[in-house]
Amino acid sequence: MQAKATALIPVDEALRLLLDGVRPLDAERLPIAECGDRILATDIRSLRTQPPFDASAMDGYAVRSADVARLPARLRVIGSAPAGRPFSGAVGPGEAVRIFTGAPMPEGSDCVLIQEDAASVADDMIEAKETVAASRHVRARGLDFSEGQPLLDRGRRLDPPALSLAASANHAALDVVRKPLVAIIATGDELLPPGSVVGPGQIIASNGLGVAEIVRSAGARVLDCGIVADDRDAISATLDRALEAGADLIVTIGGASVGVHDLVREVLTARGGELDFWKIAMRPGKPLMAGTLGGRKIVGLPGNPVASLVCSYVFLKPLVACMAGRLHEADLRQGILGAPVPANDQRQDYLRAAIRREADGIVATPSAIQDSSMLRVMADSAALIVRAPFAPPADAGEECQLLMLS
Ligand SMILES: Nc1nc2c(c(=O)[nH]1)N[C@H]1C(S)=C(S)[C@@H](COP(=O)(O)OP(=O)(O)OC[C@H]3O[C@@H](n4cnc5c(N)ncnc54)[C@H](O)[C@@H]3O)O[C@H]1N2
Ligand code: MOO
Repeated sequence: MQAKATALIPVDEALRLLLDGVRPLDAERLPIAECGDRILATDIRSLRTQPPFDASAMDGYAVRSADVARLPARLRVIGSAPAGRPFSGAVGPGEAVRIFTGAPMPEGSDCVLIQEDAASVADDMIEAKETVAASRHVRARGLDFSEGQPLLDRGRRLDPPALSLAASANHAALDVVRKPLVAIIATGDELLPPGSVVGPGQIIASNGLGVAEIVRSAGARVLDCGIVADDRDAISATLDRALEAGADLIVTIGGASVGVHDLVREVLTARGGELDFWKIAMRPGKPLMAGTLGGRKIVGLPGNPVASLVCSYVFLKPLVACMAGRLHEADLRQGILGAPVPANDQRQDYLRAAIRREADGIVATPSAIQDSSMLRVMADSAALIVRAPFAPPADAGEECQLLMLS
């Protein structure tokens, strides 16, 4: 297949093409203890009623409200009801049962006299120091939820409260959206893993680590396919390895541009893959490509370190989030320029910027050098100033759009 178009594509258009038709992956059933932070694939209902009985909300005495409506009131203690061991008898007039938080209210009682308001006057006698109204300190059966009640909707992230609620409703396992497996392949003869002895012309492969973290933050599992030489057969074999491992998305890094060693696109198309787009009107990140191979999505990130990170924030994060069933909204905010910026050309610019929060807003100061190889500048930037194509020059103090990084 040939590229459908090689003209520079606007960022929004490329994002639309990339996300078109992408749906959350299929479901997998997992023990509830492994479901934290996963996305529910089905609606769930309660399998039980909570609390399953009228329960005491306090430590004290289960009594009849009529007996403690007027003071003084003396009551005979006829037994005890700790949580988990219900009192089997009934509370009659003038009687009380020692009760603890969470225990079922004994038959006949309708309120709890808290122990702070009871004085012991004999071995089995208490005196109420306060009156108590009916239902006081009693949690009615089903106060929280009832059996069969809808509890959580499909698409809900199993955050800590949702997870505890599902457990309380007696679900031992849940159907959750499968995590996309993202294979990451770094290409380049010059690359060595961190910690290597670096020879002439060689550098350390750094991009894959940052890209992996970005896709993980969007809900992916990562398959690190390591470093592959600028060699058609080696790239092709690694793509096979990723496909065989069941990758839902393959991400290549480097080799996306026009050089004779930039082979990813060539290998993809030679293998019958489909190239959906290549070359975006953005800086950094122009040579980004996307397509499909063997029914899986493939995204080719540009090799320049900042370009591969910016493209991951702008494109991979929403793509992976969509596959993982997660809501994704870019954290776009309005900021104030901390320094002037020149007129922009046809590429949407993502300027690395340090930010400072002031009374009138977030002040973003772009780095004086914006070279797409500079990771140190990127690491010092909490936001990217997004400059639309052909934006006119702007002065310090003017408004700007910020893409917050995290
Ligand atoms: N004649 C042209 N040359 C270039 C163009 C162009 O349009 N015409 N585009 C430039 C742009 S923009 C970018 S971005 C780069 C991207 O090119 P590639 O995707 O082919 O990347 P490489 O050439 O493989 O590498 C570029 C640069 O990045 C380093 N690199 C690559 N992978 C990694 C990695 N995993 N970790 C760290 N660093 C990596 C590599 O050593 C190079 O220094 O092309 C421009 N050229
Ligand atoms: O746009 Mo490249 O992506 O200059 O680094």
